Amino acid sequence: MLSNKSESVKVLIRCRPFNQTEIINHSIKCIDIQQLDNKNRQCTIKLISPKRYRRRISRLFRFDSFYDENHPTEHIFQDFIQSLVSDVTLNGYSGTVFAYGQTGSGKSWTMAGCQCQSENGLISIAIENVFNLIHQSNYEHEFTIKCAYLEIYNEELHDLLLPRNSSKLSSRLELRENPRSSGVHITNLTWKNVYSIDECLKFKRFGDLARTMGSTQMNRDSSRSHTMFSLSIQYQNNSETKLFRQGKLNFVDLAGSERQIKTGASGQQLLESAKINLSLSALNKVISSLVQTNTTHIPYRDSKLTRLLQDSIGGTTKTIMIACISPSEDNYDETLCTLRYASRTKNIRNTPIINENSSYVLLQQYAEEIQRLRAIINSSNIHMHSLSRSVGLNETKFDDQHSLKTICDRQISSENSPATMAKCQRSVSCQTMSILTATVISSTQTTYDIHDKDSKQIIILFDENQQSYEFIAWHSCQLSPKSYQKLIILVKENKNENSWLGTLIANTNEKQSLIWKNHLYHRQHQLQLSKQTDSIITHFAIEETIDSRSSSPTLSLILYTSSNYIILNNNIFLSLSYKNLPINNHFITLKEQTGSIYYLSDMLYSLSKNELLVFKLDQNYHYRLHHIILNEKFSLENNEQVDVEHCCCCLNSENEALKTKFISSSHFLSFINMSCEIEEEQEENKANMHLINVDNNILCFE
Ligand SMILES: Nc1ncnc2c1ncn2[C@@H]1O[C@H](COP(=O)(O)OP(=O)(O)OP(=O)(O)O)[C@@H](O)[C@H]1O
Repeated sequence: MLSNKSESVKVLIRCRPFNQTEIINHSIKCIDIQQLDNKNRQCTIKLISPKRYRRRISRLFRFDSFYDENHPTEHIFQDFIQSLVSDVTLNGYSGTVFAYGQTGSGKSWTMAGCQCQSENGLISIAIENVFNLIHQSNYEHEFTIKCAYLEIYNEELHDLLLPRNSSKLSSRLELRENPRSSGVHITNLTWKNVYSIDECLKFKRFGDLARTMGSTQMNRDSSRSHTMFSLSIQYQNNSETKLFRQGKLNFVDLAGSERQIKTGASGQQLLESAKINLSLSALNKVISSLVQTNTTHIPYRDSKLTRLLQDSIGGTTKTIMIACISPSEDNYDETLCTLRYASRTKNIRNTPIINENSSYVLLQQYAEEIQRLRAIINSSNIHMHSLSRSVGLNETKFDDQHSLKTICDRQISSENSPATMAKCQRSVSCQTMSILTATVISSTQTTYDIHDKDSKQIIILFDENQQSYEFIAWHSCQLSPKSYQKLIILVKENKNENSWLGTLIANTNEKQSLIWKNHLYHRQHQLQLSKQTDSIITHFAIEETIDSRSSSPTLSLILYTSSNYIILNNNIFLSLSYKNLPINNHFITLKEQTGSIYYLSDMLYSLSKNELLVFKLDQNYHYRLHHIILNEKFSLENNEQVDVEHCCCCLNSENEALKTKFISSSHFLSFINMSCEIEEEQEENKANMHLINVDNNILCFE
C-alpha cells in the first residue's frame, strides 16, 4: 500500500429550482452567489435571513463549487467526479460521493437522476465512465467489476440486491471492524459481478425498487433510508510482478433531515424520521470531533451510518460531499444548518491511499504464512488428540474469516474428578487484536458458550450499542450462585490509544447463551491508563475487600498494574492504591544486575529451579516476554525475547464455588507455543502443580 498526502474533503453546493408550492407561494430566494472562480470553481455564497426575522443577517460561506438550476448533473460530474472515477478505476483509490441536505432538496435527483426529465444521475454517469475507461485501456490489464447496493433503514442494514422474495430479516447485514483497514467490513453483502454498463444499471434499478420510499408533505418520493451503491474495480496487470489494485467507489444518498411539523410525519414515518435525524446528528458529531484539534475520540460507533462512512470521513478515501439546498426563504433555517454542516466537513482531511499489492509479493507472504501455520497445526494436533480422549470436548467452531489463526484458550475444571484437567489450545489470530473464545465448564459441569447474536463464537466483543471492544482479559465470578452467573470481561475500546477500561458483564440463567451488556461505566468512568495510573493493567482478579464506608466485606474487581492496585467496587471507582497489601502477592519483581526490572506474572513463572518466563516493560509500556534462566549466582541470563502487547491472567480463586481457572493472553503470546496443558501431578506434594509446555521446555506453575 502506498500512502499519499492528506487532502481535504471536497464540498460542492447544489441548489435546486423552486418547486411548485414555492412558486405558487411566491417564495423569495435567500441564496446568492457572491464570487465564482471560473477556473477552479471555488465560490463564495451568501445566505440572507428572511424579512420575518427581526435582524436581517447575511452570511458568507466558501465552498469548492456551486451549482444551481442552470447546471445539469453532468456538469458536476465533469468538474469533480470524473477524476475521482478515474483514480478509483485505474489507480486503486477508494472514493466516496455523498449527498447531504434537508428532505426534498434534490439528493436523489443528483445521485439517481430523473427518468421523467431524462436527466442522468451521478451513479449512472459514473458507471458508464468506468466501463469507458476500461475499454480505453485496451484491456492491457485484467479488470473485475462488481457492484453492491445497501440501505440503512431504522438503524438496520439491508442488502438491496437480494431476490425480491427475501424478507427484511434475511436481507439484514452486519457491520464488523475490518482488521486490515481503518474501515468496516459488511458481512454477507451481495457483490454482483458485472460485465457491461447495462448489466450494472440493471442491478442499480433492481436495488432502487427495493429501497424504502415514502410520501411526505415535503417530498412525494422521499427516501426513508440512507443508501449506498458501491462499485469495486479490481485490476491486475499481466506483467511478471502481477501488480494488483482494487479501487472502490461509493455513492451515498442520505435520507433528508426532517422536521415533523413540515413533513406531517406520524406513526411509522415519525419513527423513521427520528432514526434518520439521530443518525444524521451522529454524523454531525463525528464531523465536529474530526475538525476539533483537541479531540482524541471520534464517535464513529454511535450509529450504523457513521461506522459505514468511517473510512470516508477522516480515513483513507477520496471524498466529495454534495450539500443540496432549497433556494427558498421558507427553508432558511434548514439551509443554514446544511451550509454550516458542509462548511465544517470541508475542514476534514483524509489521507487517500492506493490499495495495491503485487501478487508476487503476496505469494511469498502466503508461502511463509502456510509454513508457519503448518508448524502450529502439527503441534496442536497432538494435543487435540489427547484432549478429546481425556474429556471428550466438542470441537470449537470459528467464524470462517478467522478460522486459520484464531486464539482459543480452553479450560476445564471438574469438581467430581480427582484430577484437575485443563487443556489449552491456541492458534494465532489473523486479527490485530487479541481474541479469546471459550467454553467454560463450571464445577457442576454446566456448559456456557460465549456466542454473539448469530451464534458464532465471539471474535470481538460487542455491547448492546454495537460498540466493539478489544479483549484484554477475563474472569469468571459467581456473585449470586443461586440465580445467575456473571462473567466479567476486561475490555479496551478498539483503536483508541487512550482508551478506557471497563468490564462487560454477562448475566445468564443456567444453560442459556450469554448476552453481553455494557453494564459498567457506559464510557463515563474512563481509566486513562497513561494519564491517571501511568501504568498498564497486567492482570486482574475478583477478591473480597472491605468497603471503607460501610466496613462490610464486598466483592471487588481489582486491577493490578506494574506499580499499584486499582480497586473497583460495586461499579464505583473507589481507590487508587492499596499500599498495605504487598504487591509481591501477585508479582515478583526481579532486578537484573544491569538494573533492568522484570515483573513476574503469576501464570508464567517457573517452579522448576531456574527457569522463568517474565515480562519486562519497555519505555512504551509494551511488554516483552523473556525466557530467563537463573544461574547459580541467581543472576539472570536472558536467552529469549518475544514481543508481547499485554498479558493478563486470572488468579486461581480460593473460593470453593469458583473452581474454574482461565488463561488468557494476547495473540503475540500465542506464538511462543500454542499448546498448554494442565494436568494432575501424581506426587502428593505437587497436587496443585500444573504443567505448561512452552517450546518443548516444560515449565510449571501453581
Ligand atoms: N436539480 C434539480 N432540478 C430540477 N428539479 C429538482 C432538482 N433537484 C430536485 N428537484 C425536484 O425536487 C424534488 C425532490 O427531490 P429529491 O427527491 O431528489 O429530494 P431528496 O433530497 O432526495 O429528498 P428526500 O430526502 O426526502 O429523499 C424532485 O422530485 C424534483 O422535482
